Amino acid sequence: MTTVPISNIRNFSIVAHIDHGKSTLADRLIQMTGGLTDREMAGKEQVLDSMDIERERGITIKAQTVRLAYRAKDGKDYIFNLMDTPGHVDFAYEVSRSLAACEGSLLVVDASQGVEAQTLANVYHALDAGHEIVPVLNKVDLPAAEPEKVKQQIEDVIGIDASESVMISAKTGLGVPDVLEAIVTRLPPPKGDREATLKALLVDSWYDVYLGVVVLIRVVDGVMKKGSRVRMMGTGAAYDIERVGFFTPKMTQVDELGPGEIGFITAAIKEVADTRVGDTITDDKKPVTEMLAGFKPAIPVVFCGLFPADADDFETLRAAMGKLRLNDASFSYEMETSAALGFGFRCGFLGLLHLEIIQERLSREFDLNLIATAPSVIYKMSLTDGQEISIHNPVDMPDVVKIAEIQEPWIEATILTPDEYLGSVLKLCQDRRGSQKELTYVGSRAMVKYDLPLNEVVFDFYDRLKSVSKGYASFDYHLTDYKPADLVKMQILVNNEPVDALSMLVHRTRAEGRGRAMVEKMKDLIPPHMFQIPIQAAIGGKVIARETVRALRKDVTAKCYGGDITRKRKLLEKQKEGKKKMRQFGKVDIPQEAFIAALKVDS
Ligand SMILES: Nc1nc2c(ncn2[C@@H]2O[C@H](COP(=O)(O)OP(=O)(O)OP(=O)(O)O)[C@@H](O)[C@H]2O)c(=O)[nH]1
Repeated sequence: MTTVPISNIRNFSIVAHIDHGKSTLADRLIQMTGGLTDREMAGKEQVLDSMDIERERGITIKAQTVRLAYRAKDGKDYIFNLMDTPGHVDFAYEVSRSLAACEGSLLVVDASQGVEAQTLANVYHALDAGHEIVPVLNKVDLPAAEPEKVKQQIEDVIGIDASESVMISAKTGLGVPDVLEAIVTRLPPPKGDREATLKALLVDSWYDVYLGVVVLIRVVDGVMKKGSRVRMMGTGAAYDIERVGFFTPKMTQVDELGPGEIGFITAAIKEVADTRVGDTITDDKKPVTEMLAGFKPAIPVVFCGLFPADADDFETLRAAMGKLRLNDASFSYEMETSAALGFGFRCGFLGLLHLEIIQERLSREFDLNLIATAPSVIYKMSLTDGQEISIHNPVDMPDVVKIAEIQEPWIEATILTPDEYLGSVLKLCQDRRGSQKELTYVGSRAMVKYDLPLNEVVFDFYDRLKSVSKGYASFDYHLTDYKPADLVKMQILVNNEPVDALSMLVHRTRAEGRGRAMVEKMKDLIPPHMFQIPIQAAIGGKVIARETVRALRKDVTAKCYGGDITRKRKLLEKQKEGKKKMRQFGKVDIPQEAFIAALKVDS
């Protein structure tokens, strides 16, 4: 690949709401600049989404970068570095990280859908990063496309000039050449000094089975050379650079990367955890004095316990978690024991989607059957003895008499919905203790801002929102602050024994409803035993809801009249099989589904 002067480099991201066509456009750009042959593209839907789950769910998780070579209409050769960014709210920190390495963004908006919650969130991130923005209206091939209306929306809501939006169909390829030209003519080149000391931004890092830890960098000043010795300023560690290169998306090695360039390096770095995203990489012998502005670290906000359904799988689970963590530093876990569920892990996630993805990968890639406990957020507690503590596991909650005050995290949510579902959306927010801040209109869609307790959102808010709006509402949120809350610890007692895995902190006013729903669900799912089993929801010593599983003697062989012994044995075997999926708790067997179902109730 040719080298070009810095004025012919363009570094950009594509920002969009989920499903507006970011990955499809990225693939088109790769294809049209010859990054991959048609044969390589075929059968490879969405080259940038590298993980299976990303592909299946159609969402981009890990930011990836490709270098494209483009000869523009002015006859000059350009290098494009395209950074793909995740579209989901849980991964907002990865978006801002990628944006810091670029000078411009293509803002992709589905011309049949218009501006959505994450269109706004992401474009604001891009504006914050000082980006030049080129609006691109996608899916103009659809009969429902209304590009003129959407242009107006972009101007009204985002406040940027949309008169020269590029109209495209990423699917058919229509208009995509205009996007390539717009990148050249409307986005600025990077700035940097080749003669200065090396200064590079550590954008991302991941583990590769063949290469070990791969570090994605953006060179700001100086030159990153193969064989040189560099220092990571944040961690203080020094390394000899083994490989330098970029992805086209195929890996291509070069001797050096100059200012303005984006690419990867490898060195004898053992673990992803040894690298700090946002760190400044410099010359080990003559380091620069000032570090680059880093990024906000990704902090887990949602926690839950994950336990193997079969206790024998604990070691497999431990190994699997270690593997996932190699490539996902934002996922954290520590060992936990539960009286009901045995050995497992308490895990931290960036959000609910992140939780679902990890859970799914564990079951799919590692063939693990898991039980997840109720998701929880981080609560701050002031104790009567003056101590301040943070807890994210209801099991750790101190005795109520020792607690002076509990505070819970709040978010500001932005929801866009077609008018006809507005009533249901407002009701949902209101039911979740929300307080409305703003209600405006974006074209024919209503945009509401709500303050909501995160605790109410982690349960099933997103699912509910999708269901009350038939999938049309979009949602984005960010954490705002902590506020005092009247929270209580609710326990579920089975046969008079508390089941720790089902404990949760709930708002006092919502405890009874949730408790009732949980015991009702459990009653239907716990099979009758030879004795009667009370199932209760309780706060402290006070029972707030109760159901009873009737006693029954379940003799599966009764029908066999003592005749055929092999048949009898078969039935007993079958019953034993069924038992394996149960958790013995005291004298009671609780089936796995009961745990899952109990936590899924919506009150
Ligand atoms: N009709 C039509 N469909 C398109 C067009 N571009 C993309 N799509 C379809 O829209 C869906 C979403 O496209 P993606 O490229 O996966 O969307 P994305 O924005 O990358 O989504 P995330 O990776 O989840 O952020 C896919 O089914 C595409 O085939 C287009 O121009 N016209």
